[in-house]
Amino acid sequence: MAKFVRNVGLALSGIGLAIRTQRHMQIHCVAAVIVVGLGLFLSLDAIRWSLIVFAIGLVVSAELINTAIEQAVDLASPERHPLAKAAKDVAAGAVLAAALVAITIGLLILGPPLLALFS
Ligand SMILES: Nc1ncnc2c1ncn2[C@@H]1O[C@H](COP(=O)(O)OP(=O)(O)OP(=O)(O)O)[C@@H](O)[C@H]1O
Repeated sequence: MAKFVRNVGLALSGIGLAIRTQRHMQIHCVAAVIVVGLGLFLSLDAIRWSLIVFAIGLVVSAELINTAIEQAVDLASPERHPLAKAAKDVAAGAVLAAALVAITIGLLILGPPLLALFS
């Protein structure tokens, strides 16, 4: 049990490190706060909240994995190397794919009620 608590603490400190040091992670967090605020404002139902939470988790997880890959690549290959480039570019592609899914979910869920509100 003590080991589990310690591992959760280490994982949380990893998330904190990524938030403190990665500009893209900070942008994702600001976007998540805005989306959650809009969701509260619009009183979304449980199914829509589930999709929003899934989208936020997907993007944050992808960014965390991308950050881990970037750090590992910088450690393993400080010099330029085609495989280092491939690893970083593919990892960045995962974040882009996750972000596109999240934007689509956000537009589908928040778009219609916001349009109705302001039209
Ligand atoms: N060791 C390397 N060898 C070859 N290409 C690299 C290497 N490091 C980075 N690159 C290329 O430069 C791009 C930017 O890498 P960088 O490490 O600056 O990450 P980043 O996308 O700017 O992320 P961050 O802003 O979080 O540091 C990579 O996507 C890759 O194409």
